[in-house]
Amino acid sequence: MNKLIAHLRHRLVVSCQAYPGEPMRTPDTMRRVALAAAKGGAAGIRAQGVADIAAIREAVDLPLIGLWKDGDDDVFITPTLEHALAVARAGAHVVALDGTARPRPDGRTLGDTIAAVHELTGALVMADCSTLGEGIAAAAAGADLVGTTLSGYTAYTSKQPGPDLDLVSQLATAIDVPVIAEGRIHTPAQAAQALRAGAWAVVVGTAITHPSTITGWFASAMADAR
Ligand SMILES: CC(=O)N[C@H](C=O)[C@@H](O)[C@H](O)[C@H](O)COP(=O)(O)O
Repeated sequence: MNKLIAHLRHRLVVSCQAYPGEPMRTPDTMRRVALAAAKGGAAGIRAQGVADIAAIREAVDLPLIGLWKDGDDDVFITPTLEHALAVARAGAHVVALDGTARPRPDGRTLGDTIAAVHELTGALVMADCSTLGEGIAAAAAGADLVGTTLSGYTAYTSKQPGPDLDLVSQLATAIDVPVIAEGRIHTPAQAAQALRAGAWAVVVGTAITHPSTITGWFASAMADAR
């Protein structure tokens, strides 16, 4: 088995992302957030955008899953091969990309894209999926990791308040490729449940690295109690 994948087994990956227009959206801030996550015991980092990826790769000695969110179309996570190559060149060990069956802006298939990333960069590929069928197809297309990242974020899946642990367990039973639980994991107990559901590793973003959202959780709970 690949050493990086073995390293991530049953461990926590922290997603360090800020969104357009937000106060923390600078590569130096995300670098510092990633360093803080590493100090807390993260086994890997997930980061968005070539500048953040490059800054984090230089500062943090952990496996780095990179992506590039671009566009308002359905397929926005590392939508084309060009995006994927840029993410790998910026220093990501793993390129996370849209793993659905929806048409990609460059007209390539998922399988072609994965093969080209492997051939041209040597990086691993994480396919961000939203359904069991997509995960099975992504594994067959050569993905090294399959994530539940997009469950609740495609037009044909519904967004539960918590993580989609049913999808984690269905995928873990159906495919040999390691399954990464990602999306709306907001508590340590949910992260542990994801492992029990069969996840190889767990990605947590918002609940660790997005202070505006976390502040909102507290503020609205207090508003309800007033
Ligand atoms: C759907 C989509 O665009 N997900 C993105 C993928 O990188 C990020 O916005 C999420 O923060 C990440 O998946 C981690 O999830 P959560 O922040 O819920 O722990």
